[in-house]
Amino acid sequence: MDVIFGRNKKEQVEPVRAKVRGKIPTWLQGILLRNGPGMHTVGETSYNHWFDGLALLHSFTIRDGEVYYRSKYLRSDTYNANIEANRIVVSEFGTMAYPDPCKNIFSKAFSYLSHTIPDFTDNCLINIIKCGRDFYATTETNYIRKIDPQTLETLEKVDYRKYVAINLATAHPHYDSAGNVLNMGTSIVDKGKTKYVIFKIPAAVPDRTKEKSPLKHTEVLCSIHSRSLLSPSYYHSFGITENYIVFLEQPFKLDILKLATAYIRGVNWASCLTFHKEEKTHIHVVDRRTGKPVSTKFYTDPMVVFHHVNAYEEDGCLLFDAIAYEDSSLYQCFYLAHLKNNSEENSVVTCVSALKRFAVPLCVDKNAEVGSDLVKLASTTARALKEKDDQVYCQPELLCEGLELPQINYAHNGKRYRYVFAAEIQRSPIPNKMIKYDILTKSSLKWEEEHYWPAEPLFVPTPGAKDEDDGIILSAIISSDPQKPPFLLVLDAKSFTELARAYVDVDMHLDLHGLFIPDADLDLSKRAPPQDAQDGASEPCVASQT
Ligand SMILES: CC1=C(/C=C/C(C)=C/C=C/C(C)=C/C=O)C(C)(C)CCC1
Ligand SMILES: [Fe+2]
Repeated sequence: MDVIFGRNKKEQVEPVRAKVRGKIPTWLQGILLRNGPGMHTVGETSYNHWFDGLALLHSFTIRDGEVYYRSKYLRSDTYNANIEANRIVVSEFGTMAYPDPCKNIFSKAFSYLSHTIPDFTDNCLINIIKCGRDFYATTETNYIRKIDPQTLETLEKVDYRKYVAINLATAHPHYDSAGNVLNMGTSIVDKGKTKYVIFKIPAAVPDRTKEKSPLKHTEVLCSIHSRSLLSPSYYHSFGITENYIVFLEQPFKLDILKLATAYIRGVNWASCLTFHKEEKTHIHVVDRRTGKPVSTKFYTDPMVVFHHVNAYEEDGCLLFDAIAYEDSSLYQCFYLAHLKNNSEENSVVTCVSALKRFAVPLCVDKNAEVGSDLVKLASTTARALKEKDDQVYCQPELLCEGLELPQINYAHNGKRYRYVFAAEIQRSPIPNKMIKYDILTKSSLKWEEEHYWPAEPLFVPTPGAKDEDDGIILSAIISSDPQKPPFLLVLDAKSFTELARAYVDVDMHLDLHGLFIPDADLDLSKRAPPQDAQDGASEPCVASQT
């Protein structure tokens, strides 16, 4: 695993032409732009957790059947400060950083103590989001970094707090049909309140306003009071349907007092997250039209969800699919020490991921009998049991185990859908297969190749597609065998069979999330890469693979 996780990856600043085998559909023109941790040590210091690594952006520019690869570290303030000091000087999720020992540690401690919430990192390593015609690298703090999607240059540092009162925000926003960004964040102990804030950043600004930045037109759709002032829920994503937003206030909580004193206690922020297995998961449903939460109190068993898959409305019910865990141990799995000594053979995942479907009745009959199941849908065995005092206990249907990094045909986001594309994690938390799961038939198609590790599969629809799975799947596949170069894999999404692969003999990292930018969304006046890009891959001896 070390080859995948522990080693720093070199950036490939100049585009290299990949060695394409097979045929890339001619309609596929654009840039697959992805983000993930690429540098795990600085000087003599090392990060503890995979989610701490310095953000390494990489892109596959796909044009006329050719693929050009490039990668570049995000030049965040964190990156610059670390490189300048040649040591880790900014704290991350799993690593608390201390100033140079000879400097007065207490002055720094005092600055930490002087406000409850530390000034967080801008090491935006998790995802890439599209805001209007701009692209940003994101993590889960209040900072996002604007980037040039073609050159991978780092541009402005943006602080959400200037536009909306939040201290944290997810790296997984949604987009509505007009391209507006819908995201969620947590406002911690602001004016004595801790709230979950759902906000919208418009795709386009009204043309007569002088304020050109969409961020300046951010508006709050809804705020939900946290059940606890000092330990709000941690969440990584949320769901939306045509008319609703679904938010899980799960008992995986961020202890703010621990967070505020972590620095002087010498612990990391991850240790301020605690799973309370004796507490419920509260399901909040907010009407997008009014910004008002529905009044019924829905809840389900304690669980930890990172990735929502999709949600939609059917016959007065809100159905949502999410990948749920029995506890928070997945985050423990990604400590680098744990990953390194977990060789390919004997690693065991303590927590199994379960794709579960929940059904939430949108209009609850107050006179319904206590104990009765309010879900009357033939399409799912999920239940919603009426309890006294206006509570409804939701019991999910288990669809499939072992999926993570789920993706769908986003044109079906918020609507009834059938296919989930995901990475499959079995014995180890590292994906070794890709899977297409058919919710209707409960069957799946898989892709795997020995010594190769797929990243999140991204679905790109065929122009003018009729069927939900008319399109292709893109995934950056890295290898744990130095003789086997990494490649961009292009699968036909219907048959889940390989159309092409583009080998790039570079030091590629396993990425987390990203997006595909069709040429139409790019300012091609700055067309990259130059046609004279150097060749980047000698095709491996494929005899053994044919
Ligand atoms: C720095 C920092 C955080 C970072 C969290 C991160 C980096 C989470 C990454 C999660 C991923 C990558 C999940 C993948 O499915 C917190 C805990 C929000 C709050 C304290 C400051
Ligand atoms: Fe994620």
